[in-house]
Amino acid sequence: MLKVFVDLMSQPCRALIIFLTVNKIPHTVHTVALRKGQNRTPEFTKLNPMQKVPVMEEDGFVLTESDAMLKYLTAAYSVPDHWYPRQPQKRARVDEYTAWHHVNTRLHASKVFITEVLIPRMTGQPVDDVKLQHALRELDETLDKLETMFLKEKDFLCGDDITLADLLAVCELMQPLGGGRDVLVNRPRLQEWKSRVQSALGDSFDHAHKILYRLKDKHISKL
Ligand SMILES: N[C@@H](CCC(=O)N[C@@H](CS)C(=O)NCC(=O)O)C(=O)O
Repeated sequence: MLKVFVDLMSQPCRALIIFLTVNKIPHTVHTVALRKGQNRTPEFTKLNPMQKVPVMEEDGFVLTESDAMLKYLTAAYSVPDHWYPRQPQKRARVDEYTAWHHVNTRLHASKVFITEVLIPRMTGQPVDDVKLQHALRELDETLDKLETMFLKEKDFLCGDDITLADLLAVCELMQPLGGGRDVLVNRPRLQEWKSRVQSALGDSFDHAHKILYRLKDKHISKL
């Protein structure tokens, strides 16, 4: 049986859980609470010396990168081709995005969340506005590129149907919502894209984001 080790506050963990749910792939969920340091226990460190989630394990085969896990699952299980098309050029488009994703969408949306939510919570200090404005500018450049280089006039980032690229991207762009910030507020084309992604994912989307919605409500009630 496939086992996944996740914390749903983590963007790539949500992408993995949504993918498994939508594609009805049997799995067991093992929660690793990052806020309690459960990723630094000796047992977990043995599984993933990088002490990060998600981790996937199947019959002794361990994988530690969400991108690799999602691609593995499309090969190991029978899932619709649109997620990671076999046609070489279509597949290369998804690979093009996923290679770019980690140092652009993920890096910049995470920085906004870390600056606005995590650091103030951990240190008790107010938000550093200079750092936040800088992070928002960097994210804005990434959103420009998402629109002009990937989405263009299409329905999804890599074509006419949802792929792993859309799934990874949407989970990252949701993260700043934990601090009450909708990063797509002035981006109608990306908002429409997000709605299409959300309807393609069905209930699994809101289900995986429940913990983030709770954090957002807590954040807003403190203002
Ligand atoms: N590139 C990895 C990123 C994994 C990652 O950075 N996970 C974060 C949560 S989103 C984590 O476990 N952080 C714990 C830590 O660094 O202590 C992936 O996509 O799977």
